Amino acid sequence: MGEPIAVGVLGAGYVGLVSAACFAEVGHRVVCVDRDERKIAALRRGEMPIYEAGLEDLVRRNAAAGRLTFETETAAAASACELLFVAVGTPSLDNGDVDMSQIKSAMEAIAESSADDKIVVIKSTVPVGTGAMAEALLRSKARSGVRFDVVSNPEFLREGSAVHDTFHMDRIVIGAASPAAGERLREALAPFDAPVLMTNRESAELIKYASNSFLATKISFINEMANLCEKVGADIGMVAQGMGMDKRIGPSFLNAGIGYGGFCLPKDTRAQLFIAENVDYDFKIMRAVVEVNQLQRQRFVRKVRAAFDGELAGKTLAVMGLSFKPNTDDLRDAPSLDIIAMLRQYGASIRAYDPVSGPKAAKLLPGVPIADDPYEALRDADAMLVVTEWAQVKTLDLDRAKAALRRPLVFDGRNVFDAAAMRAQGFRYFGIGKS
Ligand SMILES: NC(=O)c1ccc[n+]([C@@H]2O[C@H](COP(=O)([O-])OP(=O)(O)OC[C@H]3O[C@@H](n4cnc5c(N)ncnc54)[C@H](O)[C@@H]3O)[C@@H](O)[C@H]2O)c1
Ligand SMILES: O=c1ccn([C@@H]2O[C@H](COP(=O)(O)OP(=O)(O)O[C@H]3O[C@H](CO)[C@@H](O)[C@H](O)[C@H]3O)[C@@H](O)[C@H]2O)c(=O)[nH]1
Repeated sequence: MGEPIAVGVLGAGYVGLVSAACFAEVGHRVVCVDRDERKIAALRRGEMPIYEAGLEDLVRRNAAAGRLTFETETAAAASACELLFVAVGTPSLDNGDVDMSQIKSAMEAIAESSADDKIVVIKSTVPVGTGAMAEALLRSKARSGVRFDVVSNPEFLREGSAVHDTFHMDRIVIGAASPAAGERLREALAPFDAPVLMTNRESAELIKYASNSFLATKISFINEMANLCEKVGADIGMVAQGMGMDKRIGPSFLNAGIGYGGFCLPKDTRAQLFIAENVDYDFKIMRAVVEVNQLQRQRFVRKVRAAFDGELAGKTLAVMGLSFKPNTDDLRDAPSLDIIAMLRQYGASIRAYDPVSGPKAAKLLPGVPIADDPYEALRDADAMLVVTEWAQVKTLDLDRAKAALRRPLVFDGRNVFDAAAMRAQGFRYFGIGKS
């Protein structure tokens, strides 16, 4: 381990909080700031605002050791820290552009409260040019004699395995205009022992969008292949397996289903399109990727309707899993929300099950009973719809599930069950990309 460094982290969300806890774990002295006072008060009590495996233990242990503190004012980090990581949100605006207001307010607070030189590291996902823009803003507002360098260090962690991902990064990307600032960041991240790519700020910023756009492309591609499989008598599981055995293709991110959701892939693909449009480039593949993803949710609903001869009024459907993927409570752009809204529009009553996101989901889904016992959600339902592949759903006792349901009808949006086995067990079963 190198020497401990004083680092500030602005934003205590999925990225900021996980990064702050992991920086403290490798020995740095960390001040984590969020403008949300309730979040900070909860963190000071040792309560996690998000569900992420291993996080609570890491936060409590490092807070108790005095290496991790929580503050509401940027000044607390600016006065104590040499490196300031910015991990605030960059949500989508209605037109697909990136809402930069949190980034701007973070930069203004840094400029106002810094009395000595700072390296400002942008971890948030931001459009190309943001690093240069932020540096110009900081320098224009700096107190006299204070120098700011802005470095891009995009984050690649996945929700649900964020702590694990941080300690097992595939790569660290550092985009710096100042070599000295880039080197200092490399030293701070050395304990994570990952390959480092040093580049310019613009390339680093684009690497993040390019990576998420490519992952989204893989998903939309395999979903279109699945749709084709259904028409020609092929099985997408076998097709994906056969493709993935080619090392040039690889097996990951070839799970067909109801499309991608979450805080990142949907907004980053939309932003990628917006970035291209701004420079008059027609990014045809990305347009198709985004469209296919939306259609995939609609196709699933169409499949359910067709099985009921188009008549969902008076039917009760049990939706298994609400978060956008397993092992997280995050419901941002979760396919479940869209799918439930469409099914309700067609007159269906919905019951749902999710092992962790129930309390958050209840606020977004008024009128939908949410059970924390899967069999309770299935009781007397006309069909089971698998929307998120939680382990608790994959390992359901199928005899019990069948007994609970009014009809043994299953729509498996994540292909968690084996079609032949389900049929042998007496279910009428519909997967994705199965003939
Ligand atoms: N969630 C992920 O898996 C993930 C992974 C990689 C990159 N990213 C990117 O990282 C960024 C953060 O994502 P997130 O999911 O952690 O967001 P989030 O919404 O969970 O957290 C952002 C936090 O920043 C706080 N905040 C906003 N303005 C602030 C300010 N001026 N000072 C201090 N705190 C402030 C908010 O209160 C919020 O708690 C986004 O750009 C996102 O695209 C996210
Ligand atoms: O084969 C697959 C893989 C994923 N998904 C779906 O794609 C979405 C996103 O999944 P995943 O990428 O695992 O989750 P995120 O936590 O959103 O992580 C992505 O977005 C982050 C934020 O930018 C990046 O840091 C990560 O590298 C990138 O994987 C989820 O709805 C999944 O169900 C599929 O449908 N099929």
